[in-house]
Amino acid sequence: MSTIALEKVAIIKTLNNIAESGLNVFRDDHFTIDNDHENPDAIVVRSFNMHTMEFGRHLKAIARAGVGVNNIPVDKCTQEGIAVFNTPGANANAVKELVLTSLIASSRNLFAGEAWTKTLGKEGKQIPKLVEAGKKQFVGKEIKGKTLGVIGLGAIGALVANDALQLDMNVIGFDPFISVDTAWNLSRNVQRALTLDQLFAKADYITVHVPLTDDTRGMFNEKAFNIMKKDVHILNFSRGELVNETDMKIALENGKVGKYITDFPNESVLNMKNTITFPHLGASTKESEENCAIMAARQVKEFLETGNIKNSVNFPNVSLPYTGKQRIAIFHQNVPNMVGNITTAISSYHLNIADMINRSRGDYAYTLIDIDKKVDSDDIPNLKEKMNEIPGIVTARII
Ligand SMILES: NC(=O)c1ccc[n+]([C@@H]2O[C@H](COP(=O)([O-])OP(=O)(O)OC[C@H]3O[C@@H](n4cnc5c(N)ncnc54)[C@H](O)[C@@H]3O)[C@@H](O)[C@H]2O)c1
Ligand SMILES: O=C(O)[C@H](O)COP(=O)(O)O
Repeated sequence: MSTIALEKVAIIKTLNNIAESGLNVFRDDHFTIDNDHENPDAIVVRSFNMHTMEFGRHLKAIARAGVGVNNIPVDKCTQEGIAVFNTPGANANAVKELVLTSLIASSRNLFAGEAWTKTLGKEGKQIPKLVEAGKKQFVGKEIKGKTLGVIGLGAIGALVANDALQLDMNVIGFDPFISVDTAWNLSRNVQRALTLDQLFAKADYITVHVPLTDDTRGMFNEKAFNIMKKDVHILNFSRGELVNETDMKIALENGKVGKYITDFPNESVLNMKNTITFPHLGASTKESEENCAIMAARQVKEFLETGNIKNSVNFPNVSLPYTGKQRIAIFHQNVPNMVGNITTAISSYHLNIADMINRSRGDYAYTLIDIDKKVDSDDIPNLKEKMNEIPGIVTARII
């Protein structure tokens, strides 16, 4: 971690409850946490919907203490030169534990059984007799020997797949974009589905762990339900919009889907039969909230202090050891001659470049340039202005 001084105290704003251990990362002379500030340098957020928010002109970074960034207008951030971070894997164990709990509990009708038992409270000495007579309503199914389909084998999906094997399930996974790291962690006993339809056709239980994107929205629809086995259980701890709710309602009514277990209730879902709903509890453990908050805060701190980038969803990852002298961090379009134009501007101030790194991501690129001495403080505003005048530069910071 860096220990350098920022030019001025950076303002951090939070839009959701962020674990104290994460906020503590900012408790030094370089940062102030101010949740009422209109012009923060960085925002730390969980699920708050930022799509209609106006961003202040000082905003440089948004850190999602969690994984899904569908609540953040990432394209707009990129165009405005705002780095968006998330915390891959930091809440994966919490979600995995809830998925496996729900898989077993719903298969054994535990939630319905528990709710029914509570209705017997006034039956006095009759309760044991009523329990024995009533339990036949809640006969369940064992998961042993059944097939679990896991869609998305990232941080959560891979953990679920591996542990389901330990519960004696057959596991089939589908992920056309699986990362090398995850592939290494995945048990070789997870069968590979080459298409989503193969998985749909084979699974007795399906759990989905993909981000919400234009490609995944509504992936559970009439066509998919038609391929699935009758009485399939579907677990959705990813995002509600992955499911076409009109089609799900019909599939639940005609018994094609036996149960729909979801972390994303809304009016429509709460009025469907055979649903089990939770109030978005997947990442809500002390451990996960701390992991996410600390990781998000450290990434933002590092970015503001040194310009280095780790786990951004829109900027390239870049790391250059900070020398403690002067650094210029530039986010720009990924077009020819940008680096040439930038270095020409720097040399017009008779500054010598000690080190530099340039990385691109799609239409944009990020360049860090280290100067071999401190830039004269009178020159800094002019140098910054000169940088920002170069066509194609989105933002330039002198750190
Ligand atoms: N309920 C909760 O509280 C909670 C908590 C954490 C994450 N989530 C949700 O779960 C999602 C997954 O989280 P994660 O940590 O595993 O993310 P991750 O990025 O580690 O994994 C996502 C995986 O999905 C795969 N994928 C992308 N598009 C796909 C497609 N069309 N078909 C199949 N696979 C596809 C990717 O290749 C990747 O391996 C998040 O995006 C978020 O929406 C919910
Ligand atoms: O994408 C995520 O990380 C989860 O949905 C968790 O969301 P939360 O931080 O609002 O609990």
